[in-house]
Amino acid sequence: MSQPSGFQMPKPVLAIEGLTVSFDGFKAVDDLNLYIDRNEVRVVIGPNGAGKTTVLDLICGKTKATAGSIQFENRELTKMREFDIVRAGVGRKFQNPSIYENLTVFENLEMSYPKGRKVFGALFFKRSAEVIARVEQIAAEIMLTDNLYLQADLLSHGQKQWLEIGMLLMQDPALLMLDEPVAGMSVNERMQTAELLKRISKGRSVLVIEHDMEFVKSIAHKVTVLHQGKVLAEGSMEAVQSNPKVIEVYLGH
Ligand SMILES: Nc1ncnc2c1ncn2[C@@H]1O[C@H](COP(=O)(O)OP(=O)(O)OP(=O)(O)O)[C@@H](O)[C@H]1O
Repeated sequence: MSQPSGFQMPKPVLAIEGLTVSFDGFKAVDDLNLYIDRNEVRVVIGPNGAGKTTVLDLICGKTKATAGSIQFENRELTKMREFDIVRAGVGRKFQNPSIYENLTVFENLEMSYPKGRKVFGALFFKRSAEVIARVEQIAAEIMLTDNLYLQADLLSHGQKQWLEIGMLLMQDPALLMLDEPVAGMSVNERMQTAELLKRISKGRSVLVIEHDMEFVKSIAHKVTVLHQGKVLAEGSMEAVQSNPKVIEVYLGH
């Protein structure tokens, strides 16, 4: 059915088209198309070596594409440097948290505020009401309000992961990418992380790589299955789980 005149589909926040990267002739990502909307939690799954991490590396500029385009809010990321991609609003969390263990939760968050204190700028830094309010707001979001003045090395593994998510949130990214965010977490922490990701997807896009199917089920609006650098299947968790091709290459193992 055609749309009424004047109706426009909302543009995806992230539009990846024909994305390809070759490492010595081996295509780790091969003519990939991927579209992610605002308010969406998308999970990318697939067997080891499918190209999942490489896709995140391409989006954040760590790896340069051989061909194709990555449009993020109308900007072409394949032509930008890593630092500028962060400034454009793309945040990425790696598997191991990179927090300052000897600083408090408050200081870690404060450090990540775009206009906040920098490691070597402490001497001239005046804590503004704006920074404090933002730190408190993010601490509540990541469930660390009661731990604000605790040194970060005393947090549990799960809390350290949340702190790093909070540090990314301080910069208010429009796209947040997370690589296996619940690895090593307790069941309880996994459930809380699922709620956290649902909360933070409001107003932004969240792209997650994950192997834990129970967790995927609890967060994904849509699942993309990668295999040999290409999209093997895409859709709801139910559709993907019952897809014979997906069972053959991934879920059946
Ligand atoms: N810099 C690189 N140089 C050469 N080959 C690479 C490079 N980065 C990735 N690859 C290869 O590309 C393929 C895809 O790797 P990638 O890490 O993206 O897979 P993945 O789906 O994230 O796997 P896993 O689930 O094991 O993390 C693998 O065969 C990997 O060896």
